[in-house]
Amino acid sequence: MSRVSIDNLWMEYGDQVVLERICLDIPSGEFCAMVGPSGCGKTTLLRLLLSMEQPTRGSIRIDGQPLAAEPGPDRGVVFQRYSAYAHLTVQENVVLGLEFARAPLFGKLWGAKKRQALDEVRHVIDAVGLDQARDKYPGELSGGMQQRLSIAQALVRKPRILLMDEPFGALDPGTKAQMHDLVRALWRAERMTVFMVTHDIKEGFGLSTRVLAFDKVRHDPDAPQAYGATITLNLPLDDKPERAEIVRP
Ligand SMILES: Nc1ncnc2c1ncn2[C@@H]1O[C@H](COP(=O)(O)OP(=O)(O)OP(=O)(O)O)[C@@H](O)[C@H]1O
Repeated sequence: MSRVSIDNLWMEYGDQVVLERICLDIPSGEFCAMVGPSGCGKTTLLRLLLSMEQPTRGSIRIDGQPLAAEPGPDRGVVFQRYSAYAHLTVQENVVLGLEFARAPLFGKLWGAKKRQALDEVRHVIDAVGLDQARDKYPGELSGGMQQRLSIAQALVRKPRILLMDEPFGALDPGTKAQMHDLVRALWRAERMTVFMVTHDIKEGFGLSTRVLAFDKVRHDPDAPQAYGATITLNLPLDDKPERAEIVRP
């Protein structure tokens, strides 16, 4: 279970209000697409959900519990830019995620624990379709394969919540379509709650169960930083569009 509840969240950097009055209640297992103009704070909200930053005001809860202050294995992340070590193979890169989680002091597992980790890693590498490439280095992979590796790195720790920041933005249309199928299948199999930032509206509507649109509803021409973006549309795609919650200025 991983219900995400956000209560009156604000995020400010100095005198710049980036996000204001964010209220959300996302049932466990939803796939949320986050859309909105550049700079309106979508990545900032992902960083808050990861505990990479703390909100200025308001709270985030998962299943009723306040979010842990530090990033944890319950939340995985996939960025647009790949985050693999160039000198490690696909398998070694994925193992590393488990080693850091399970042996935080030395970052290394041995014996039975290492064998168990390798089993889990093999399973994830197969699931993302990189079984033929497990001994290759990131530099030897295509863009789509590198993105599969990023997804494997996030999934190996079995996150309850998967956060993705424009994960397919750099991929060609064919590879993108393949990655959409893969992510939908993994989401269904793992029953994660997913938040995905995208600039591609078609992708957002095609993949998700809910679209969240961000924008500013208040403007001060003399002080453009005074107001932040909020959620202007919270649209569950199973429901009819006219039932969407629309915030007006
Ligand atoms: N660490 C930081 N310190 C100061 N300002 C920041 C910081 N991080 C983000 N910002 C500002 O917050 C605003 C929102 O940035 P954010 O990256 O969340 O937007 P975004 O909606 O994800 O944009 P894009 O769609 O272009 O990726 C921007 O004005 C940015 O400059």
